[in-house]
Amino acid sequence: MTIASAPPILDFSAFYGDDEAAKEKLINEVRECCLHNGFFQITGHQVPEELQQAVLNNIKRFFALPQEEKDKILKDKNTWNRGYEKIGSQILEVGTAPDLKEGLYIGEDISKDHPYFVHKKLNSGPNVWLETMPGIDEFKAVTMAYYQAMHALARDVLAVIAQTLDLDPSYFKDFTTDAVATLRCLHYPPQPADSDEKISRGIGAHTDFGAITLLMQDEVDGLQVYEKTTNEWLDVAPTRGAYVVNLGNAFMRWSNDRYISNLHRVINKSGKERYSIPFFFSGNPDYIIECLPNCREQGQPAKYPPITVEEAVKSSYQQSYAAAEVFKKTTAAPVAVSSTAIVA
Ligand SMILES: O=C(O)CCC(=O)C(=O)O
Ligand SMILES: [Fe+2]
Repeated sequence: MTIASAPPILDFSAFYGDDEAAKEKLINEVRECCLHNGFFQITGHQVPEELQQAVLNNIKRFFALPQEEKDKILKDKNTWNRGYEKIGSQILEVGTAPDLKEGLYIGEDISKDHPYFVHKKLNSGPNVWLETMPGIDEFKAVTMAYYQAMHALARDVLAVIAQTLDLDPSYFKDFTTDAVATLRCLHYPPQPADSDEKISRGIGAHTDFGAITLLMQDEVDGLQVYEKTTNEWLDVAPTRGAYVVNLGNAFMRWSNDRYISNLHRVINKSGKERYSIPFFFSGNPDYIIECLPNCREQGQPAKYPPITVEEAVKSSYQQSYAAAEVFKKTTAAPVAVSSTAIVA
């Protein structure tokens, strides 16, 4: 595995088998990636390819609807991160134009009498569906089946990450119980051929906020990961069926900055429509994260005080929001900014 290369593709099937040497190899590879830039890719997981394709087909149908239909479920009509976000709603990189992407946010369907909703826990509330969309029942069934499959995969990936720190595979059990997570379905139209590459972004350079992200890309490239050793942006070419896995800011803090939450961005220069579906796993909002075992030398203090998952993720939101505010005050944005909600 060379260092300055796009995230390696690891065969995750070893996790489900009983070949101890293969398991050990997987754990070692994942550890190396977590230490380097917190990015790797996996094949050999247990998410059925038919389910992956079904969810992609369904979100393509959604994004193909007329703008005024999609606008009926705008995300800024609620405070719990559900619904549709128009093109140009986010700026994730200071000094760039608003992101050329539209999104649909789906999560656990939390009723209004659930304690998470009553206590306004992180991103918790009912899903917002476009009930008039043709085939909406299939759309709901497929996206929610996929959402649950992503929770299961997140738990499995965390079991491997636990072992990279010489912890029991079940170490993250309480953290993953009653966890909050968001499925963000994304569509990036092709960037205009004459767009200024210095400021035009599908999604500006950012790090993710939660614990881990599991990203499925369709067939069109555009995702790039920053490589600090060579100061380059490396393309992450889509591999059919694979997941790009990356650690978020909350995990980096939890690991005392031993494991990395790394910059990445999307620029869609392919001339084609690009679709991707990241799943952001935050964890149980009340779980307290404090320096994980084996993440500091003996006698070395923890860099950060204990904090809940909810506080950790919200502090990333606030920093990102502040960055977007600075941009809007100092630049005449070429695309109207309709929402200031920042979610990554
Ligand atoms: O679309 C992609 O490939 C990346 C999306 C991403 O980084 C994000 O939504 O945080
Ligand atoms: Fe991201």
